[in-house]
Amino acid sequence: MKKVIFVIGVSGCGKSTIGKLLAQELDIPFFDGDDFHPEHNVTKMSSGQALNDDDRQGWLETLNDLAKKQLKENSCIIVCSALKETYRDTLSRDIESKAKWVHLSGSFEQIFKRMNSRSDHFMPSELLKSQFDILEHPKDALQIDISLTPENIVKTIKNKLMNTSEFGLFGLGVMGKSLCRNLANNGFKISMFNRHVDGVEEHVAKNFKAEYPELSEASDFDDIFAFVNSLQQPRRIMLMVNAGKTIDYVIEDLLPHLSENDIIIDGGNSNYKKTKERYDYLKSKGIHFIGTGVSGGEEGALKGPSIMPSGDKEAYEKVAPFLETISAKDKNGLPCCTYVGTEGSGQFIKMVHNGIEYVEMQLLAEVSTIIEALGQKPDDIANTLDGWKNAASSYLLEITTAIFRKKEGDEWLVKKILDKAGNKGTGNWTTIASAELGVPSTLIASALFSRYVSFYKDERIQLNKNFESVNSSELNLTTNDVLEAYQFARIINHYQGFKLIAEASNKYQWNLNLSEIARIWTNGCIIRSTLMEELVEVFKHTDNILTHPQLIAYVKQYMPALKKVVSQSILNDISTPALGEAIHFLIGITTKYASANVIQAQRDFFGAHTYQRLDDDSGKSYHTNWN
Ligand SMILES: NC(=O)C1=CN([C@@H]2O[C@H](COP(=O)(O)OP(=O)(O)OC[C@H]3O[C@@H](n4cnc5c(N)ncnc54)[C@H](OP(=O)(O)O)[C@@H]3O)[C@@H](O)[C@H]2O)C=CC1
Ligand SMILES: O=C(CO)[C@H](O)[C@H](O)COP(=O)(O)O
Repeated sequence: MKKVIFVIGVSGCGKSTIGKLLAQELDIPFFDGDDFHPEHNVTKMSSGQALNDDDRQGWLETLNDLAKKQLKENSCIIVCSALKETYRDTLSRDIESKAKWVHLSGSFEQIFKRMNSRSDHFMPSELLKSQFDILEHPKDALQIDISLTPENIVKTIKNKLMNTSEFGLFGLGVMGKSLCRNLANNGFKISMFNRHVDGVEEHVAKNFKAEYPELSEASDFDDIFAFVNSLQQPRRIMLMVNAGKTIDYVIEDLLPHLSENDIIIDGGNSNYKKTKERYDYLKSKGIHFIGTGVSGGEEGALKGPSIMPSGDKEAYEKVAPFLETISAKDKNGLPCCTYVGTEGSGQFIKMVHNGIEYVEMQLLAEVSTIIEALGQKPDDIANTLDGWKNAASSYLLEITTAIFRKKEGDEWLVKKILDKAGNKGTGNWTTIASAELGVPSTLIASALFSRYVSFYKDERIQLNKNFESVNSSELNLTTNDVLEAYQFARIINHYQGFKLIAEASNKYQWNLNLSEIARIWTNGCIIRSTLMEELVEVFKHTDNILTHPQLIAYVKQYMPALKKVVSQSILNDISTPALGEAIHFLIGITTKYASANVIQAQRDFFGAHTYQRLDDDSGKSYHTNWN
């Protein structure tokens, strides 16, 4: 990858000498920042006055422009004092991931002595003290001790900078492999690790590297020590391994080899509560931990996923250039990757993303079953779904259309697939989180339990004999009715999912930005859709989409169709739990006087749990002796 190596340090530390030698060794252009000072800066310094921030600003911007221009052609070396963090920010603006820092450090006495022996420089040595006064030690720079010989310094820099990787990927399964290729395609120098298991997992990283030309510059490992040592510090290591205990095992394997301030990123579907525990644990060891949702599946991870990182903002900034570069881009070209919030908030929203995903999938399964009952064959169903893409475009609609077209020989593949839906836990956790937070995510629970029902295949077959249906009703529906029912349920699904996020944000004080979350879900992820694009704007005005005029209009428009589709489906023994739950929920959430009075009376009857009265708004509790 092309890079700009900034050789930095106070005046007299040897930047120009080392920069030139390094440029010769690497055969790349060399630029001395001092040559780019405007006239008035040179005059000021020559007259013994120190430069202030205003004097430096234009000069730093000139060097930043130079770096960006050079990067279009080649790597280069720029030497410049860059004493403050803000100066380094200006120098590396828009090229953060390509800027590498080498800090030549020595003591005041050592450098003062050197400067006094120089006669050809316009910087009087008296100004050295002012430079030490403002020096903010760069945390991310390669620190080089200037007492080494210039040859040794150059050798060390070359070894540490050019032969090491910027980013490590641990776990070369489905997602890990795609992310590695994505990183490499974007010009990052990466190290890849997969464990070695005798006779089962051997040379995984090596074989993977050999398979793809874009990985020619990547380093492959099956030894953890060598993998960790191949990385530049602070190390950035992304884990793409199975969620659960595996993450803890891997952390323990890595820990002995890590140094303070290294960063571990967990990109798996980990439980957000475990992420918080791991964050605290690693913090106590001086290691940063970022929990991030990644969505897009195998293809998304390769071409650009949606990425949802959380943890320390400061640590995020250090991995942002990598994650934002490899992520999908929204319609305005912005990365579908944003700092979500503290703790495990990134993995919380990924979990809810999956909950919404479960419902979107379930709805498509239900509507295609209804369309099939209307007499359509799989390719007709595909055509019908294809016809919906203007009104209800989404990635899941697109792949479901393709699924209904797929044939194996003369037969439709979809009809040959066993009707038992699996799951890996995120729908389960979303339902648990909803229950814990007291949020009625009824569609997510319904989609989850539908998968569980599907799993009882043998019992379904057995019970079918006992309750064989006699279809007495004609399915009097149009495909447009089904489309409108589907659109209605999708709005309720998104209402419930974002409501859950909003409640968690309040409870855990995450201060999440719903519009920004919707934005990073407009591309790269599994639930990307035109509805999600609309929600980006909607959430700029309200956290509750059912209060937004446009969404209210949609719901009112589609409601008659949903009622018709659900009732006719039930009359025809077609199971539509998610569609049904959508209308139940809307009726429930818009009912002024619900049936909960009866529940309260029952609770008071058997358990003296008390109740409040409509004719007393003081909040007083009443108990009745019901017998
Ligand atoms: N697949 C998908 O569409 C998506 C998956 N995710 C999440 O990403 C994570 C990875 O998923 P995916 O790539 O599909 O999973 P895979 O099963 O394809 O890969 C799992 C990886 O973890 C490694 N691993 C397992 N156990 C250990 C262990 N004890 N020590 C070291 N390495 C281990 C495996 O190594 P080995 O090959 O040696 O077994 C393999 O490299 C999961 O959390 C998943 O939920 C997130 C979004 C989408
Ligand atoms: O995170 C994902 C997609 O966003 C993974 O594919 C996940 O495995 C999907 O969940 P499940 O396996 O439970 O259907």
